[in-house]
Amino acid sequence: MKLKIKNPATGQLVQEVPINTEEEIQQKLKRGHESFNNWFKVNAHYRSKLLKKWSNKVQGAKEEIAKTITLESGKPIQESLNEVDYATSYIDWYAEEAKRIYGRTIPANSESKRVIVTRQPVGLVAAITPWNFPAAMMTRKAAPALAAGCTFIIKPAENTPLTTIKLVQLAHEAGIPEDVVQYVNGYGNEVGKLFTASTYVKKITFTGSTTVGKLLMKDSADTVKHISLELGGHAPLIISEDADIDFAVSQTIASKFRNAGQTCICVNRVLVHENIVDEFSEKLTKEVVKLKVGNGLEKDINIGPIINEKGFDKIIYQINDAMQKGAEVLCGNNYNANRDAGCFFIHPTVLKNVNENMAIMQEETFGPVIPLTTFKEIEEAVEIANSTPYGLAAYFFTNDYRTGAYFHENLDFGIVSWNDGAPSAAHTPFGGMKESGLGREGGIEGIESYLETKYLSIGGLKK
Ligand SMILES: NC(=O)c1ccc[n+]([C@@H]2O[C@H](COP(=O)([O-])OP(=O)(O)OC[C@H]3O[C@@H](n4cnc5c(N)ncnc54)[C@H](O)[C@@H]3O)[C@@H](O)[C@H]2O)c1
Ligand SMILES: O=CCCC(=O)O
Repeated sequence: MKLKIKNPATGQLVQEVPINTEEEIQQKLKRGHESFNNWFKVNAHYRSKLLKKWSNKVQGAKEEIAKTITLESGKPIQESLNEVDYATSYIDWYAEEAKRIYGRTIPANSESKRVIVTRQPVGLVAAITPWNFPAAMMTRKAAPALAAGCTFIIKPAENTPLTTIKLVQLAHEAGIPEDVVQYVNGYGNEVGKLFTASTYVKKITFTGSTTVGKLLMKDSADTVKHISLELGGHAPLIISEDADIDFAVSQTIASKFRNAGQTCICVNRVLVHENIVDEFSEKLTKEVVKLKVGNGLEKDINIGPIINEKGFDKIIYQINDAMQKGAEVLCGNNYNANRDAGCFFIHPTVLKNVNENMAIMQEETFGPVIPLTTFKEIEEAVEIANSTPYGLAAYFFTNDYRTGAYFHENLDFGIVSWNDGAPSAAHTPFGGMKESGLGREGGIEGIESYLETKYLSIGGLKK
């Protein structure tokens, strides 16, 4: 059995990839578990060197990897090149953090005792990643795991395994042992069950939908695994009356149309102060109509295809639902779909007069649509922003420090971005509150969940 990897922009077959049998997966899990005892004893400076070598190899193959990302995920080639840099920034960051896994001493409550706290890697980590950032979601998990001394096995999304296969191959070429970093290919529900049931796996790390994240959490309970979840979002972007409108327009576009809106922290709803909504929507629409839609391998394309039919149908449903309930289309709402070939393009769409009864204000869109709604008071904006089960990213634009402080403190989101449409970076803690996830990836926090705390109590010492 094979996975057929198709280019979502053309429907053409890119490559076939064998699906691993259950037996093969169990063997790999066993090898990952057994190699842990050697890998975690390798000194941190050496692990760091291997990670740096891996990063250099990935950068050396940057063009090839970027092309693979575009071929399997559809994202415009410039975005894929950026993703390779973003992916290596996580390896570079954790190559440094490997050397900074510190313990501590605690003053004992007896003269004959000493108390020492050390950190140790959790063991074999199993990762499941999505199709929208096939390189960065892999390295954001693999790099801290390997830096901490864990061994690592990954199942990439069924439609984008090629990038992962290449990254793992480069890790081996860099000198990271074959059993220390491995991949398997197969269907999410089947491999997920093997990962969660395995007693070799000590931690599950997942990026994807909230539905699957909840399932993995339930299935991990029987063996009480560590778990990190980066799940769905429904990011609000709030524009205050005093904001710099031109800047807010450019940042809204930067956030919303990254990967054709198929990014978990993409703006999903824009809340504009009622006194500036006409000026903002006019300026926004003028810029949005300039964006070019097409095959990401072609020059100057800004918006690639929607990943699949399911994603496409959901976006179209949300646009139609909003229009039926009174939304006005300022631009877009046209699309090309070739269902036989499996190619789906949606032109960037701006909707005005959107309200909270519309599906687009409640459900994640994962597509190039901007719904605009208005508010009068900042308290009302916060109430609307916090009104979904999601809590991944929120954006606001204001030049008033009091308004900024209010938004920062009251928005229930793991990432709060003030006058900034692009907050993601390897040195920062990325992750969500509420049903958007558990744990953080990136920054000093990103290695924590790959480590156990061990406390040593030494007694009977000379007073
Ligand atoms: N928070 C983040 O960083 C982040 C990043 C990317 C995507 N996402 C979210 O993911 C969604 C879209 O991505 P998607 O369609 O790839 O999501 P998905 O959850 O269906 O798939 C993600 C991964 O999970 C696997 N999977 C599917 N069913 C599974 C199961 N029953 N058990 C175990 N694994 C399973 C898939 O094979 C894939 O590898 C959006 O909701 C988006 O917000 C979140
Ligand atoms: O969509 C998931 C990840 C996006 C990001 O890291 O900015």
